[in-house]
Amino acid sequence: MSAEPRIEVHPDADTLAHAVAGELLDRIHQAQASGHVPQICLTGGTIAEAIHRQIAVIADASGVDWGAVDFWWGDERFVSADSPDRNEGQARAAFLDALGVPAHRIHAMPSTDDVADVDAAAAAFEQAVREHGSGGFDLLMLGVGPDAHIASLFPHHPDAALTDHIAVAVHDSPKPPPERISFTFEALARSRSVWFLVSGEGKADAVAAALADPTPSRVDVPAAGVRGEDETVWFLDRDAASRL
Ligand SMILES: O=C1O[C@H](COP(=O)(O)O)[C@@H](O)[C@H](O)[C@H]1O
Repeated sequence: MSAEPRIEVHPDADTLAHAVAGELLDRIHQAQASGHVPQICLTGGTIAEAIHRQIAVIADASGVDWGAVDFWWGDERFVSADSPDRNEGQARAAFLDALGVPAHRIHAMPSTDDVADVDAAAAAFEQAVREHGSGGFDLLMLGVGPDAHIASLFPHHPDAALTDHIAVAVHDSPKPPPERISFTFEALARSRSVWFLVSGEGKADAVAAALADPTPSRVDVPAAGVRGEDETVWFLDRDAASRL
């Protein structure tokens, strides 16, 4: 079962970031109140960074227990741990470190400091997910590229086609850096809520393609290839929604 997309349009990127950050903290708080440790999958990218900064601003008033939420990423760039390209580093700098999220709650994908090559890194990460218990994500957030890629699953890229795996090593990524690790389509689809986060006119064609009827193939338009089990929401600013 997968939920039909719902579209929420905000006037601009700042308003979008504010709304998504508030809604995310509400969801985490609600899950914790019901005795559950929420599994939250973060994304990299420009609007994600704005959301992460906003989380730090409103965190104190949220009632969230930052020791009782697990954080993951949909993809990671296979570079050194201190590279500014790391999605993990971006989220740490924006909110995770300042809020004191304990190390055992941060499930970063390996860096080149941890594992020699990207294939071994993806395999090691997949094993780590299995050991944690892969019950899926409560909430998966996905940025979308101008080419409609999500995580590191790019249109017509052979590595995006991998099935029967949780994680895939991506070689020759069309967007630098060239080596990446990504959750597969199958693993991303094991999410109760999926939120797409998109801002800017440069993404308007990708948004329109992903939401076209009939739904395009995920090979052509990866952003059309994932829906939540309970909820699929496209959080857009007006520019990103301009070709719907
Ligand atoms: O490379 C990536 O790109 C996308 C979108 O990034 P943006 O800068 O165009 O907003 C991101 O969602 C993904 O996690 C990341 O690795």
